[in-house]
Amino acid sequence: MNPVNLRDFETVAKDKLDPVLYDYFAGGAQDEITVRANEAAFRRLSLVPRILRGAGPPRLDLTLFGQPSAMPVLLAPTAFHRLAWDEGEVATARAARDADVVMIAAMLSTVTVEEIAATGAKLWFQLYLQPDLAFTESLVRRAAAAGCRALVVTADSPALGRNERGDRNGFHDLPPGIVCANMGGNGSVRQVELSPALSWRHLDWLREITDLPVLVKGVLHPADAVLAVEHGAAGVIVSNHGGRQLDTAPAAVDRLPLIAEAVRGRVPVLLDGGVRRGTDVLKALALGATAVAVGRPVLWGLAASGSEGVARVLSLLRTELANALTLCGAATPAALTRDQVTP
Ligand SMILES: Cc1cc2nc3c(=O)[nH]c(=O)nc-3n(C[C@H](O)[C@H](O)[C@H](O)COP(=O)(O)O)c2cc1C
Ligand SMILES: CCCCCCC(=O)C(=O)O
Repeated sequence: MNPVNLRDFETVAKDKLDPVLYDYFAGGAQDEITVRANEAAFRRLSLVPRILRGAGPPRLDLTLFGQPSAMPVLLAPTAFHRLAWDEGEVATARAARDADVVMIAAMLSTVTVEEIAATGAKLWFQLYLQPDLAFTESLVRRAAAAGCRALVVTADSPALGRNERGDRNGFHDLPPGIVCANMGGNGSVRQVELSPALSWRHLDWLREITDLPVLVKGVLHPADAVLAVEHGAAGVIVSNHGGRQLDTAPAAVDRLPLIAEAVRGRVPVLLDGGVRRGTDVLKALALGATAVAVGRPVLWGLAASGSEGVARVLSLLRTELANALTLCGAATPAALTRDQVTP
């Protein structure tokens, strides 16, 4: 099949991947209600075009924390890329570099952050704050030294969501030869600690030990968005972890207007979860997001054909986004208005 959209890439990837690994990537928590809700919520929203505005050709570029990006789309942090393609995150990063977009490198990458950075891609670094703060600090220093320009603290994971596909498949560990390359020791996933003891105090600590902008990922409640800003977050990412943590959590895009309103423009609001079309990107931008991030589609591109597949996923999304923007009568995402999205 010649994939012509992001959903086609899932079909291609599903054919290629070991079904256990496909389940790991595609799956979510428990009944996967939130996984489905993320995409369904975008489908329920309509875009209202404006006409005869003489908008001219679309411009998608923006600057985020001093980093120019060709479009308001980032690669969401996803773990374990070597499960999809032997070169792992290095292949993903090459495509991000060539598309001139930011890749949020996952702490649980299967090649080191230094190897990812050596591709020349624009990187941010995602952190699961480890209760061993000395270790966390060493990771932050490594990410900064490698050239990561922001930190993304995943705050929706005080424990791991209950993934029943993984339980059914008995998939609870990485296969031999694939490791959490940043973790030191034997690189086993079992040494990663998700801790319910983490609190805003840890965010304060993180801000003291680094000058990098810190974004909080996994915000669904407006009060938490306000707390994040009060604790010095440079941005918030509205996200339910692609439906992999708390099942029945609301769709990310449904929470976006509330959160954008609470943040009141003080910091950028990003969103991930269910973005599969250029029109989805536009809807999120019109509802107050500065940019969106995509998770699974990047993995499908990677599994389909490595760097080339990820490049194609990003290019399709860019083409769709430019087309949708023009059809909405806007030259830039900023020219879209809130009333152009309706339930
Ligand atoms: C296979 C997989 C692994 C993920 N690993 C991480 C991770 O290590 N850290 C993290 O913050 N989020 C992780 N996520 C969540 C993504 O960052 C993102 O929130 C989610 O994939 C967005 O939804 P989408 O897949 O519908 O685009 C992962 C998601 C998937 C599908
Ligand atoms: C105990 C470590 C689990 C990491 C899971 C990575 C992730 O965020 C995801 O699969 O989702």
